[in-house]
Amino acid sequence: MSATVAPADPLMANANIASPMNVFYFLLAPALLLWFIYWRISRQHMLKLAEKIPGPPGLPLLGNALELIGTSHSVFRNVIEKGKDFNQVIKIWIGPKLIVFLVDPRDVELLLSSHVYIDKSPEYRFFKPWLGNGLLISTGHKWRQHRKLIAPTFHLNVLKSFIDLFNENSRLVVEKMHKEAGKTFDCHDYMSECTVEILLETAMGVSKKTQDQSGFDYAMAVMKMCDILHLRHRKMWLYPDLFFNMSQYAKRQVKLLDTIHSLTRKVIRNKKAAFATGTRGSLAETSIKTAEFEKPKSNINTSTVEGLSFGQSANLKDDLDVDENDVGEKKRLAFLDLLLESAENGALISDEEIKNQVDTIMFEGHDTTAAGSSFFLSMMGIHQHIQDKVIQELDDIFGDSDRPATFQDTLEMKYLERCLMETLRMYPPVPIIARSLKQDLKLASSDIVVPSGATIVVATYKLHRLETIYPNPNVFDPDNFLPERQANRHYYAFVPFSAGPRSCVGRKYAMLKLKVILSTILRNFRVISDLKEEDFKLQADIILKREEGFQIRLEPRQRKPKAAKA
Ligand code: HEM
Repeated sequence: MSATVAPADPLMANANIASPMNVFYFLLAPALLLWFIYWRISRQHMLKLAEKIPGPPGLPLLGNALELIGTSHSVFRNVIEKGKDFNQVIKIWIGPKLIVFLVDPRDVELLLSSHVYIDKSPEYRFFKPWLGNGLLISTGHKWRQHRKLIAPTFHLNVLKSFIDLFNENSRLVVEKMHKEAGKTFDCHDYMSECTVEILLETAMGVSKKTQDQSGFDYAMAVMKMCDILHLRHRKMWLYPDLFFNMSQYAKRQVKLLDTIHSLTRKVIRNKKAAFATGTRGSLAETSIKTAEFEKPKSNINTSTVEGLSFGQSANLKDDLDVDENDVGEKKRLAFLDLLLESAENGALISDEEIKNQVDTIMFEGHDTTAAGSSFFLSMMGIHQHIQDKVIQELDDIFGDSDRPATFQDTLEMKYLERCLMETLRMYPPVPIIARSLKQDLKLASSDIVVPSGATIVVATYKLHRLETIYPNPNVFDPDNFLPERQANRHYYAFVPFSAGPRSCVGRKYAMLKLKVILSTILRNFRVISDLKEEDFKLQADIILKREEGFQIRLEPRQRKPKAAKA
C-alpha cells in the first residue's frame, strides 16, 4: 500500500517548482538547442565547401579521430598510408574540426607566400606558457613589428661572427663522442646538448666562461620542456588545459619553466645593467667584430641556386635575403643585444616581449637542428658510398689538418650541403606547417575552396616525397639538389624551413651551424648504422624523430693529406 502525501501548503509546492535550479534546467534545454541551431547554421558555409574536398571516410561525430589513436609511430604510418590515395588535397575531420592538408606546390605557394593567411593553428597554444607571444605564435601587427626587428639579427654578416663558437662547440662534441667510439649509441642526445649550448652562447650571449650551474640546468630544462610538449601533442586527452593541469606533467612543466624563465630574466637583467653602466662589451660576449667579416670569393655564391647554401629554394627570396650593404653598421648586433638596444631606444618591445623572443629562439633553434643533424648522421651511416664522397670533399678542403672551419670552407662543402638538403627533403624536422584560416582560400591546383574556420596544413613530409616532383622519392639521392635539377622544380616543392613572410628566421643560422658541426664530426669519424631506412619508426609529434632513437656507431678515422695540385 502506498500513500501519496499532499504538500501541506500548496504555495510551498509552487515555490519548489520555481526554485532557481529548476528555472536553470528549464532554460538550459532551449538555450542549448538554440546554441546548437546557431552553431549548425554558422557552419553551413564550412560544411558545404568541405563536402567538395576529397578525404578518407570517417565516422559520424568523431570523423577520423580514431585514426589518430595509437603509438606516435603507428599514427604516423597510418596517416601516410591513408594519404597515398590523395595527391593534391586531403580533408579529415577530428570531431567538428576540419583539417585540410595541402601537397601541391602551387597551393603551398598560395598559402605560404600570403600576408593574409599568417595565423597559427590553435594547437600552438601549448607553447604559450613557455614562449608567450614570441615570434612563433604571435600574429597580426605585433608579429609584423617583431619580425622586422628580429630578421636582421639573423643576417649572414652577424652569423659569420659566430663561426668560432660553432667550431669550439663542434670540437667539444667530438671530444665527448670519442668515449662512444665503437659502441652503438643515440646521437640525438649529443646533438641536442650541443645545439642548446651553442644557442645559449650565440642567441643569449651566455658564454661558457661566465656560465654557472644555471646554464646547465637551463639546457636540461629546455630539452625536458620539449619532451613535455611532444608528449602533449601525442596524447589527445592532455589537449584540454583542464586535464593537462591535473596531470603530473603540468607540475613538471611549472618547475621547468621556472628554471628557464629565471635564467632568461637573469641574463636580460645583467645585460641591461651592462648597457646602463656602459660595460656592455664584456657581458655581451657575442658582440660582433665587424673587421672579421669575410667577403665570399667572387666565383662562389653566384650560382642560380645560391640560396641553397642557406636552406632556401632557388629564386625564393625573403626578409633574410637582404643585400649585405642593406644591413648597416648599427644592425650588426647579436640577437639579444639588438633587442635590448631597441628597447633602450624606446622602441617597440617590452622586457616581457624580449623574454618571449629569446625563449622562442631557444625552442625553435634547438629541437629542429638536433633532429636534422641526427637524421643526417643516420643517412651517412646507412649510405656508405655517399659518406665516402662527403669525406673525400672534406679531405680535399682540410687535408689532414684539424684547423677550425672558416666561412669560406662552408661554402666549399657543396656535396655535404646537397646531402644535408636531401636529408631535410626526406626527413623534414618540421613535418607539417599549420595555419588557422580566417578567410576562404581558393586553391590554385583545382576549383576547391578551403573554408574559413578550417585548419590548413602544409604536409611537408608528403610534399617532399611526391613522385611527380622527385623521381624515386624514397631513395636518398643528394643529386636531387644539383643546381640544374633544383632549377627545374617548382620552388615551393622544397620547404623544410617553410617560405614566405613566416619562413624560418633561423634558416641561415641553422645551415651554417649544421655545416660546421657535421663537417667536424665527419673529419674525425666514419659513421656506421646497423639499421636501414626501412627500420626507421618515424614519429611526428611536433618535430619528426625516430621512435627507436638515432642509433649509430662511430669509428675514428684517419684524415688524408690534401692531394698535391698538378
Ligand atoms: C634544421 C633546422 C630548422 C628547421 C628545419 C626549421 C624549420 C622551421 C619552420 C618549418 C618554421 C615555420 C613553422 C610554422 O610556420 O609553423 C620555422 C619557424 C621559425 N624558426 Fe625555424 N627551423 C630550424 C632552425 C631554426 C633555428 C636555428 C632558429 C633560431 C636560432 C629558428 C627560429 C625560428 C623562428 C623564430 C620561427 C618563427 C618565425 C615566424 O613565425 O616569423 N629555426 N622554422
